[in-house]
Amino acid sequence: MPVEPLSRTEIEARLAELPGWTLDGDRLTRTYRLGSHMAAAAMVVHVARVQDELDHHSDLTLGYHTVSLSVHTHSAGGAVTEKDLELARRVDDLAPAHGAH
Ligand SMILES: C[C@H](O)[C@H](O)[C@H]1CNC2=NC(N)=NC(=O)C2=N1
Repeated sequence: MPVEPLSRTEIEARLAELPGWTLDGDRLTRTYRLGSHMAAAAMVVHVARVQDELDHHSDLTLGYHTVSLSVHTHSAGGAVTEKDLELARRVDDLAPAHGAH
């Protein structure tokens, strides 16, 4: 399925539904904070599973009580697409179960 780059205006409008996510250059980014290192590591594994399910893989970083994502679409020349917004929404959906905010 070809994915088209979204305009900056479209991305900013859609980000209203994804509080905490920001457009940083041509990537969607968010850092979640968690209560412990192992809670953060478990969330990384969960996100990795969703990335495989969607066949869409962001940069995913385990920090000190943090999980950070940086999302764009390689096959659209590195632009932000619908697939990035879908991944962001799926990660937001699973975050509360990990105590992430
Ligand atoms: C063959 C496979 O569908 C592609 O390589 C997928 C995998 N995951 C991907 N992830 C991201 N972020 N961008 C892509 O263009 C992409 N392409």
